[in-house]
Amino acid sequence: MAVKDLHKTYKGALEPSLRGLSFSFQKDAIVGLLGPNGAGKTTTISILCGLVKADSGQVKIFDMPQDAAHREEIKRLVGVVPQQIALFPELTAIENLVYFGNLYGLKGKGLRSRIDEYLQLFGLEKNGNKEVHRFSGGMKRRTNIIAAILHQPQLLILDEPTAGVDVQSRSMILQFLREYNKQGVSIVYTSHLLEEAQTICSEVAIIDEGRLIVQGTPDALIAKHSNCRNLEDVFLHYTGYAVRD
Ligand SMILES: Nc1ncnc2c1ncn2[C@@H]1O[C@H](COP(=O)(O)OP(=O)(O)OP(=O)(O)O)[C@@H](O)[C@H]1O
Repeated sequence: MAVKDLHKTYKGALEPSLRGLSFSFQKDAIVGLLGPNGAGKTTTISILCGLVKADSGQVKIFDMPQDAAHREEIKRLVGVVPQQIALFPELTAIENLVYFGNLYGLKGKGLRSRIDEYLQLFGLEKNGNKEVHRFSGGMKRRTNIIAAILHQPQLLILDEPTAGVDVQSRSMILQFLREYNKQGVSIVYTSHLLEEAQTICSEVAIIDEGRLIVQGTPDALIAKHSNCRNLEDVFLHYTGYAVRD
């Protein structure tokens, strides 16, 4: 996956959100897209997913440009877990997942058995027939992830998948991401939890004010600075201590 010289200014905004952002990652990586509030992480992810159009620049996913000729292939290969829970609260978990499976052309017994398998994997097997509005934050987050992987993507993009969930759900989600990556699925995710990113990511990109600041493996970035003991130190080294709007 590669982005090159991405620029984006939202309609009516005074400042650009992306100012020439470029980075590229190897297939099979677990990539952490890190940055302070307002750095441009969600904008970048939204462009990668095709939800937001960049003003200029290029995006390549599995070496394919994001054009009309490759749209369907990219949709098949990519799964997206948005920051906001994107489920129908009045529907049960199974009804939600059938709906999302249908969007990817999955149907019938095959879809139901895949839903059952994932409900089991995510510890939700007893709650499949419960309406989602009765779920805890962690249960909603786990269901949201299942909705994004039913079609078995090769690249999974997640925007703060572990934000606002308890330690148990977080641990389960991280364990799942590790295992899923071992099966050959590339993962790109955003987080403000740098300790978590340090343990799970094979590579990180720190962005700020819409530009790439630095990219590398957590170990290499830490080793590069004698005053940095961990990824949080590296992050503060590059982005400073000033609070952001
Ligand atoms: N729809 C929008 N319209 C106008 N400005 C926007 C819009 N979405 C984001 N922005 C602005 O673009 C900049 C980057 O926002 P973005 O959400 O991409 O950052 P982020 O790194 O994901 O931040 P956070 O960590 O707070 O989620 C911010 O200044 C934000 O206010």
